[in-house]
Amino acid sequence: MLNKINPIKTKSWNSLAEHFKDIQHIHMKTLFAKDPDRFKKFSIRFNDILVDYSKNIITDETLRHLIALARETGLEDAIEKMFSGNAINETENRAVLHTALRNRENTPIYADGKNVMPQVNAVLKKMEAFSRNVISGEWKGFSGRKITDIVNIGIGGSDLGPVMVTECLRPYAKKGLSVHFVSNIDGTHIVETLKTLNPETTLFMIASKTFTTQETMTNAFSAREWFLQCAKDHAHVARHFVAISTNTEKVEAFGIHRDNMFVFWDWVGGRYSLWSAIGLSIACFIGYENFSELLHGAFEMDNHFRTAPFEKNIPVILALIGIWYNNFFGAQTEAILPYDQYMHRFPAYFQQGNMESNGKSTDRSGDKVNYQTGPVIWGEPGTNGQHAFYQLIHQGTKLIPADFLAPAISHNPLGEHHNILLSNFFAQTEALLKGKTRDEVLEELKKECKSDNEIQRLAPHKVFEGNRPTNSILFKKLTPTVLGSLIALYEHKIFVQGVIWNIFSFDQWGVELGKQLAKKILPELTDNKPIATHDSSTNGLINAYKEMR
Ligand SMILES: O=P(O)(O)OC[C@H]1O[C@H](O)[C@@H](O)[C@@H](O)[C@@H]1O
Repeated sequence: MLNKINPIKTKSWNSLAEHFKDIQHIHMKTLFAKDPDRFKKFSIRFNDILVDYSKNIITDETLRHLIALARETGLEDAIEKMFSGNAINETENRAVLHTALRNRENTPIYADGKNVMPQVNAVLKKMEAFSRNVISGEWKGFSGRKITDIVNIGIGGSDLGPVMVTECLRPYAKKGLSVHFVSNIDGTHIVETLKTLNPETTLFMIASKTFTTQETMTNAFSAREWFLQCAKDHAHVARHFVAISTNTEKVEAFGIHRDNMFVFWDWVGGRYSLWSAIGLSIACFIGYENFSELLHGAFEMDNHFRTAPFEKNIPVILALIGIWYNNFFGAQTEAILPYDQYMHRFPAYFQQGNMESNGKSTDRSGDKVNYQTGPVIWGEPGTNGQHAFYQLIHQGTKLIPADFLAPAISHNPLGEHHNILLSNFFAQTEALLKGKTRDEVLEELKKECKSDNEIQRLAPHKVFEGNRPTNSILFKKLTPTVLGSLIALYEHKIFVQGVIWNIFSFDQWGVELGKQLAKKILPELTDNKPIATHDSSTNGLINAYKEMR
């Protein structure tokens, strides 16, 4: 069990509130001018990753208070409890052991008194053999042809991880095999995906922890129908459908044989499951060796998180800085801005990772919180974002702390492209830090030979306050290992924040109500009779829908 400390009642929260009064009007430029060692002091190197957090509105004192807050709210204890299989997901009475899935040292880890590692290893072995057979062509479709296309059908945590990782690691793709992802219940998603595919060479992976999710099951049935229109014989389903789930009964009821089922366990949260059998599409796409490297990268970050002192602990530091802006500066959102086209789904992945984990307003004692919890997460790859929403980050009225991520080496070194990309990466955080003063603007306008009137009129619009916080995460190359470490870094950041905010980060009751109501509404849509059972807006909309269709 985790403790139930209200963070705002701690001594360190008080100290932070006092300290905030002093620091809120200090410009980061002053902090940099005062301390030539600021970058050295506020950056951490971890393997091939450099995390620079010096461009934040923080001082040594800020970090001291924040680290004290982590200690006072029992972070050390919580970390140990998570890694050692304590049932810290208390509302579902489950351990939280995604770290066991990548425990490459294979030390025993116990959940409910049972070492989970033998089952973890057995599933990994099965994934290894299966992915090898699919890639080599040994696994054949019903007509004897090699599989050319994998369609992963899943949603939320059973979709976003594999989508994000397969996109990030496209340079490692094995020849002759494509992956596709169908998640949306909108028929368009599956219809458009299947349009170009051949049932004889297509393998479906039905990925669902519960195997009851409406979207996934509906898509799975439609996929089976599409397949059988060509294959005719039900016996052929076995060569073209595998399941990834914790629910053996439901998988068998769907008609997938146990042999074609890859299991995982209730101690793996959906949004933390790409390391489990849910990663099967990843293993088939990039090969098991690369999948194993991904696990290794995460394992190394796990060790860092578990053992590094808080002062030099990357997930802890980034989490604390996030809390500083969220709870003291009143920032509502955080942007994740990867300067790497392959990472284009990385922000979307952590939208679920973060917002489903920490979008809670009830604390661990069951009381309503009286402070802010999880931020809104959003982002797009640079430089596209620069030409879309950066205007607001630079000159808007909102404070938007942003993480900038970039590789030093591109998988596609093409002319000057990468230097141009990285010049933008460096320039943006510099601009957000420095801004542009009125004097600098006046100087510039004078050089442009503008009239005095014109200069006075334009100057206020061209001033940038700067002092906008950023973290820069520069890594050598987007390899499976580096990606594994980066994902684990953000996972642990979310965990640290949840611990400090005194909330349960591993349940997701908030997604239930909409599902329940949709189930009630569905039968009401089958005929054309007007409905009067809801509020007037919902009735009005349903009735208009019935009229329009
Ligand atoms: O894997 P499943 O069981 O199909 O769930 C898919 C998704 O459903 C809900 O939206 C939530 O519970 C998510 O956390 C989960 O990832």
